[in-house]
Amino acid sequence: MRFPKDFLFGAASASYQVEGAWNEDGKGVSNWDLFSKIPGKTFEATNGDVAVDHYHRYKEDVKLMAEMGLESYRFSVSWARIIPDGDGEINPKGIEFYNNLIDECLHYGIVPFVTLYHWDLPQPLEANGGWTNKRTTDAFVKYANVCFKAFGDRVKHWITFNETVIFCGHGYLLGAHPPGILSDPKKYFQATHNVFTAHARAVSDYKKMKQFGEIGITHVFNPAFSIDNNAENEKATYHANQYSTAWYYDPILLGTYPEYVVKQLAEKGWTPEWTAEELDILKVAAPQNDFIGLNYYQPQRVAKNDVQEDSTPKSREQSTGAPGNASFDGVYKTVKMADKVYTKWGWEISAEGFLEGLRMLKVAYGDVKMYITENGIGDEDPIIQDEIVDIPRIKYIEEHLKAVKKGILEGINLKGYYAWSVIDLLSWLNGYKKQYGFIYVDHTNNLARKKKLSFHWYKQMIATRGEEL
Ligand SMILES: C[C@@]1(C(=O)O)OC[C@H]2O[C@@H](O)[C@H](O)[C@@H](O)[C@H]2O1
Repeated sequence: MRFPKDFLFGAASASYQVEGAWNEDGKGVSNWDLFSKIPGKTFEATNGDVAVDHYHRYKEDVKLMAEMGLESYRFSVSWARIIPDGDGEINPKGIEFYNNLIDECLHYGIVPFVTLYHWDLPQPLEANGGWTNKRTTDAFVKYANVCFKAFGDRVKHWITFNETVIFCGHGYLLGAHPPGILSDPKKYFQATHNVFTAHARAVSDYKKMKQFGEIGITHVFNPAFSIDNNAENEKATYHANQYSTAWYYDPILLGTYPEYVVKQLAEKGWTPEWTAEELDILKVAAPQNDFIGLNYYQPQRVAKNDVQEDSTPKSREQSTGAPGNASFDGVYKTVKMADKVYTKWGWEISAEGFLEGLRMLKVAYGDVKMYITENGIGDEDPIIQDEIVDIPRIKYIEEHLKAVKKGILEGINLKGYYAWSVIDLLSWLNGYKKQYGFIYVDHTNNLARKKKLSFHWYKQMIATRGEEL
């Protein structure tokens, strides 16, 4: 079977991780421009000042995407390029850059799929409480409207936020992302609520504009499975799915928060400051969402956390997504299992877990349209006789696309797949060592681009619409 003709084969990037030009053409300072320069926060003190210079080389990069036959390019807009101080004047040079990038994609018939927020917040807003401050919510809605008006004649696919659980969790619980706060659940839950209301207001504003595109949000998708059928571990797994999936997907798709979590937040004094008007906005916007974006890399294998150890990470490494940590509330822990397969960075490889999780989402949220907005393997790609022979990436994507195909055959409403990432780029906490791209970037040779083995494989796969999978 070939993938349906309206299924989009794409690949993704994010502004801070690819663009560079951190202080050019009127761009404001973002939280990551500062945070990445705090000693110890990033791998080998890497940062996005230059990244892979997509800002200056986007024409070359989009040409390579076209050569690959890429049908859609998911990229994010740097808020601080559009409104340098976050909620003040518009920067025309910022508008110009993204107009050029969008036009370059359309020149080759590549569908632009635009993320408004992929973690880089204008620093003045971060300095003023970031996502715990409702001023940021208002500022985001203004910024989103600026983008809809500037690009909405050509951009018909919008994602408001990328992985809220990561920038809020790492920002307010693990201290591994800006603003670097450790173990503050009250702030963490407040920040997530302010993001969800920002999303809901932007969705409603977008619909009122009648630009007749589609809008949604992208969440991490890492379904929790118990390590065995022990009742305590099953209970811990339910808890994990409530806090890492239901808390994120319910307010967006159902318009209400999961009762299980709301009750516990009240008991612990972590309930966000929310108003009836805000809760109503979530309800009104829920049916207006056109899709949900899923970033899947791995499931989580869960057991009851038997030791009330301090779950705050001692180092950066403990915030890079590998199993083996206790949850922030100490209730459960993720476990590495002997019979599973892991990447060099300790992430489980499980296409089975992916399909099992998709089935769970269909049961919980019905026929909602889904895009896989990120999926890929972070690896140190072998170079053999000057060729980048990234066979593990081919194998990983092949297995996961097979799972997507099976999901479609079972009636799961999957409409696109975006590999992470189109090109090797900066990994927030892993520098340039952890490669994800189809295109290699040579940091020893002026960031020269080179097609990997997977570039040719993905090209062939798209051309045949996955018939051989
Ligand atoms: C932590 C890490 C990684 O570097 O491995 O996970 C996979 C991927 O997720 C994306 O949302 C991030 O923007 C991107 O940088 C990657 O980040």
